[in-house]
Amino acid sequence: MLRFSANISTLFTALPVAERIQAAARAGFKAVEMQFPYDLPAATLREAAHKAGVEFVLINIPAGDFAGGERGIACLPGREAEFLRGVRLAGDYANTLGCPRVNCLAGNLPEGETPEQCWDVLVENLRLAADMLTVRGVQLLVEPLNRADNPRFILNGYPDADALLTAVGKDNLTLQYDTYHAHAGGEDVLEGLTKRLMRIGHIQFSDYPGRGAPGTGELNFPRLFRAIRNLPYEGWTGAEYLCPSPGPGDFAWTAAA
Ligand SMILES: O=C(O)C(=O)CO
Repeated sequence: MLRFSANISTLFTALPVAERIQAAARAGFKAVEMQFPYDLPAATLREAAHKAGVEFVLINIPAGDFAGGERGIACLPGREAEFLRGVRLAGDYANTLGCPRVNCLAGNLPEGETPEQCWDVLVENLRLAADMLTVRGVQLLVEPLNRADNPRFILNGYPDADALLTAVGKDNLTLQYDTYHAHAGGEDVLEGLTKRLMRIGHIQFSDYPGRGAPGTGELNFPRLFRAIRNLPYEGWTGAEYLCPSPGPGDFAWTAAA
């Protein structure tokens, strides 16, 4: 099934958040996602989504000092209590918003720590997070970022993410499949998505290179969208590309879907 959501952390960002939700609805989206909703009360966001007639389908767990370069704290020794506080906060927001899933950014390997130790911290943190979110009816996701953009991120490519899901061993932990990161990591996007489909909880897309709209790079989105439409996938497909002020013609790619 092919259902598009608008990531309002990358789309409509010239607007205040509540207006981004309205703008996404006017552009025809029935769902929105947001990387870090925590600057606004969850009730405010819920009211804005209800007024616009859209639903929240994905948010991230707090990821440390994101502006300062951190890409999650789930793998960081000594930050476990902070991580679990973030899981509780994300669970609270997800429940208030009626959002069915949250994504966890795994973190960058710190200088002076061994990958093995960070991996063990990540596995244990995700086991705890999966259990905490299961009782709330919220699905947990994880995604690798690509090495070129994020050279120290602990998950390099979807094979690492596959291994992580196996190590964590929780049915509530699924993959966030991002076309940009997958292609940047050298994966055939359609092949990678198809073979992992049963473990994918959410799809995000942007073109490569540049993380722009479909058609600005080298990915074949009409082929990809046709495939997602025909695959047994019940999730959402999130537009996570950089476009602060979309104009009327900027969503023409939905017609190619
Ligand atoms: O950087 C990305 O691709 C993300 O999805 C972060 O939320």
